[in-house]
Amino acid sequence: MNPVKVGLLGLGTVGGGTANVLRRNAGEISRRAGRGIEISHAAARNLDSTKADMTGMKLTEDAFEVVNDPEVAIVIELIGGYEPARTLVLQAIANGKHVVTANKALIARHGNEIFTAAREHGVMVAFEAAVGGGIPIIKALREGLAANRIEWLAGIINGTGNFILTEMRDKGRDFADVLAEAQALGYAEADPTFDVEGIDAAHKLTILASIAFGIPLQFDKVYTEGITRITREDVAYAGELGYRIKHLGVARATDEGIELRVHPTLIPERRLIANVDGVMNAVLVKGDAVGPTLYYGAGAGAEPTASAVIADIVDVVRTLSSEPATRVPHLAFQPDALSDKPVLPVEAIETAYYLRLQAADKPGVLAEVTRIFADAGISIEAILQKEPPADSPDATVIILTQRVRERQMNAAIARIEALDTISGAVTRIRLEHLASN
Ligand SMILES: NC(=O)c1ccc[n+]([C@@H]2O[C@H](COP(=O)([O-])OP(=O)(O)OC[C@H]3O[C@@H](n4cnc5c(N)ncnc54)[C@H](O)[C@@H]3O)[C@@H](O)[C@H]2O)c1
Ligand SMILES: N[C@@H](CCO)C(=O)O
Ligand code: NA
Repeated sequence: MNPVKVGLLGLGTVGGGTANVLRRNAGEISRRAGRGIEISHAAARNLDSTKADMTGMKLTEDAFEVVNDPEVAIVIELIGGYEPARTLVLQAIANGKHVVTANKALIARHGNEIFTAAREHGVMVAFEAAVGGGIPIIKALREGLAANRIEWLAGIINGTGNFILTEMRDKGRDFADVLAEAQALGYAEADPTFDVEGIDAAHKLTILASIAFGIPLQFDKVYTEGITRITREDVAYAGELGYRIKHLGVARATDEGIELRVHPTLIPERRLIANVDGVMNAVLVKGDAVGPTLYYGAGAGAEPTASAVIADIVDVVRTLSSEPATRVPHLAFQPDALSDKPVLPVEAIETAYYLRLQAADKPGVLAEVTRIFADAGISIEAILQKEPPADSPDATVIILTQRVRERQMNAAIARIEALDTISGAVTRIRLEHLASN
């Protein structure tokens, strides 16, 4: 049989990695797919500066030429961003082509529209590389866990952010320095604020939550907090108490709705996921039947991401002749069976907390603070008090609480901040035990 002709949009980190791995492992890949796979047409800006091996490809700087090429059966979108990626993908679908993309921003924001168009035209849109890089997390969640009611999932799903937090903790390096290195390694988004402000993780969480709970993609409802305000002090205090600070995406189904949140989080250091370092990602998924499962691997980088892109190409090639209605649905659940369970506002989430406050070094101050918690029905798990340094009248007090509604915690913090004996704002970092129940 003739090889399947593939059109590649973007020859950067992931596009270059995809071209290289497809060429290097052509034999193994075609033995799996049942056919050869050939990148026949590729588009990129500034072709002269592209480092990928482009031998045998027709090249253009106009991505629409690839999308409109009648020979191309599958379009691989590796440009990134919302536009022109959205228009290109919709045009490819309208032309009857299948699409593989690594673009989580595109799927999180425009996936509902894209999947509807794909169904109308009987084509597949595959996006394994969009979440967790090379980890086959979409496949695992969508197919491997199909028997389960998913209770919650929690993931380290941004490689750049995890690389920064790890280097800051282990080597005491500066934030800006480590970010520059992550950019040089090709991990970071075109706009790196997407990585450090949690937007990239929120895109990925949106996708995971839809597949886990069978809800429409709702990126604008994700509560999102980045890592830019994490201090070395908090990392050290968390360590003294037996915790690591990780940037987590958390999705949890409760009786009232779905929690969708991205924020720095203390995790007990004995948990496997607390020890996922550098550019590695991990997603912990709790199903009611299977219990907790953990998926781990490189979350970014040229070849790990290419691994997922090519797995999607192989999947598409294998099902080219299948009936569209018998394929695995894009978001795991049949499109007419999605749930309208609401995404909860952040005030309604429930979590434990790490709090750091600056308290006057006088008798009775801690009693005032603990009284406020008692009044609010908030249980304290641990207290750590640090003597004031020579140049400060204030002692640092760290408090770990048990789980409580965010709304109740906001009210308690407001009362604490109003005390004369407390200076400045209370620092709050959420804490998850991620125990198996
Ligand atoms: N880098 C990673 O580790 C990684 C991992 C997972 C997913 N992703 C996603 O993969 C996608 C690509 O990321 P990347 O890191 O390879 O980006 P990159 O910046 O390295 O490459 C982008 C490529 O797209 C080309 N391009 C940009 N605009 C274009 C246009 N209008 N027409 C034609 N070509 C155009 C550029 O010339 C370049 O070749 C993004 O959606 C990103 O979020 C990246
Ligand atoms: N910028 C992303 C790329 C992988 O999606 C990250 O650092 O995780
Ligand atoms: Na993946």
